[in-house]
Amino acid sequence: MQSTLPNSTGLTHPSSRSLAESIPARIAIVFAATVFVAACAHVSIPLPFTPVPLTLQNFGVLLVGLMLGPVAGFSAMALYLAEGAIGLPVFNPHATGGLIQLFGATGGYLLSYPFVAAAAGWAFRSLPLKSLYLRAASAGTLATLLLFVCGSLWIAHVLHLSAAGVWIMSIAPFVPGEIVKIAAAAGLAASIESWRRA
Ligand SMILES: O=C(O)CCCC[C@@H]1SC[C@@H]2NC(=O)N[C@@H]21
Repeated sequence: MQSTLPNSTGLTHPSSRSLAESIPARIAIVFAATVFVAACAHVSIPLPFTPVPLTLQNFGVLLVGLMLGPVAGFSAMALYLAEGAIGLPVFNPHATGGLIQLFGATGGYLLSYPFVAAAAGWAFRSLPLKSLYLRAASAGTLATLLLFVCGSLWIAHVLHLSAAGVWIMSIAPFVPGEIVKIAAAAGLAASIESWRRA
């Protein structure tokens, strides 16, 4: 289906579009997105019964995907993982950082981020819903389902968890927060998009 949003950065006006589509501007936007997600990752609360923290990190991933679109969103999150892999302090600060964190118990969540951002951006531009907010919220929900499938399958494999263990350690504690994060990311993305169109 044809995209109903104008381009990969979502900008509508021709002058702002050409500015935002210059190569240096695209690189700056992608880099800024990694800084934003790193800042969100530092808002993390460790939980005593699971290695998976409560965090705003995935709110950042959703917003980046919704705002930048699938290509730039994927690129930004791939760069973010590369920054974390070389040891930059961009992941949640309560874990080891670097490759050990990237491929540790929470690696399924982290490694899914490029795909989660791409899914959010693609769905926001493609779902056949008139309301921008509903489209963004549905896109955020689909992307978050992908995030939890990847995160849960990974942790189940790494820690040899039963289905009940997976539910308790990697899904149930996070559901209420995810509803709030999706609603907030969708509200922001839809508001900014309608402001751009005005
Ligand atoms: O910092 C890490 O190593 C990854 C953290 C992943 C946290 C996941 S993302 C989805 C769910 N919601 C949360 O608040 N925490 C988990």
